[in-house]
Amino acid sequence: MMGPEGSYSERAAKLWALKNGLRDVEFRYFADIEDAFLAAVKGKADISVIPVENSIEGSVGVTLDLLLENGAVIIGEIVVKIEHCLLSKGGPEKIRVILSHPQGLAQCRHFLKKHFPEAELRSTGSTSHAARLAGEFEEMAAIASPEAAERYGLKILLSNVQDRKENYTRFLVIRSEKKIPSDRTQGGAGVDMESYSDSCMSSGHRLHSESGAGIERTGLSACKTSLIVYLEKDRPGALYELLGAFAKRGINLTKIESRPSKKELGDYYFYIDFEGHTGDALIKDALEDIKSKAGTKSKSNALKVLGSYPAFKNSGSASVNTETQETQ
Ligand SMILES: O=C(O)C(=O)Cc1ccccc1
Repeated sequence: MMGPEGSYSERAAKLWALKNGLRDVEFRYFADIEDAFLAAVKGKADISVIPVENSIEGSVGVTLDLLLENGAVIIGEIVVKIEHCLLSKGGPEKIRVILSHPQGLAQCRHFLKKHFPEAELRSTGSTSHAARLAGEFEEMAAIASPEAAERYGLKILLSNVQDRKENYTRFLVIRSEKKIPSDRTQGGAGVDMESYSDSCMSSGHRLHSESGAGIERTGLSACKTSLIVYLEKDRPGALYELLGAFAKRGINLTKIESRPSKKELGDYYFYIDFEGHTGDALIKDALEDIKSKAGTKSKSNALKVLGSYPAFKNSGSASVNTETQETQ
């Protein structure tokens, strides 16, 4: 996950481990999203937990690019409620520089403009890194979590400073698409994430009930699948046909988003999340249909299925914070 200690990614990773009954997990911290993502791809970690979208600021572009460019499989997702605080060593009158992850600064844009119009805003690799730095210099403040305040001995000057009270970030749990022994699995101590990602099948198709490798889960689990598709540029009705492949089979989309292909202006990849599992006959059929509609320009990337995984369920209240999740 992104580090150092006290990041929202750390909270997400710990909650996900807890919810999935993973015991004896060793947590490793990386400087930013890219390093944390590549840790799983390159076998420095069994799995990585990476922010992908936020309810105020939208998608995390670097994560979408990394999903396209690397051999990663999505095996899970978790949604975390984000309550940013303004943290500093000294009082508010001393603040000249405010630090945070770009997502943190963007989620508090109006607050910062209104209350600190003169402050210099500086981005860091994570909110926790911002807090660690703010612990060293009195003229610096950080937008970060209450855990980060505690960890780096900072005062919470203000709580809930994001522009909207309701603020949620969705994190993806990924592993390498290759079966590579990670630092941890060498010697047999690791977690078998290969079989974990295959364990989710949508309701009505397969009842999963499994234990082993530290994972124990029973019952019907609603699944989601994520994919990236590239369509030929400027073909009338191409996107309409793609969406039709889902609509005519009654498959519910949970997200659709375009991302520049970076080849030329107006050329896009489409990222789509939908309900169902690649093992379902209906989904298999839809994917065959989509494959026949996808672009030919860059064959290897015409259709990339990123994985099927249990859809996040917030048991009970809409609020997902550490307190409620830790008792689940
Ligand atoms: O920097 C962090 O703490 C992260 O985990 C990324 C992030 C930043 C701001 C809101 C949610 C996640």
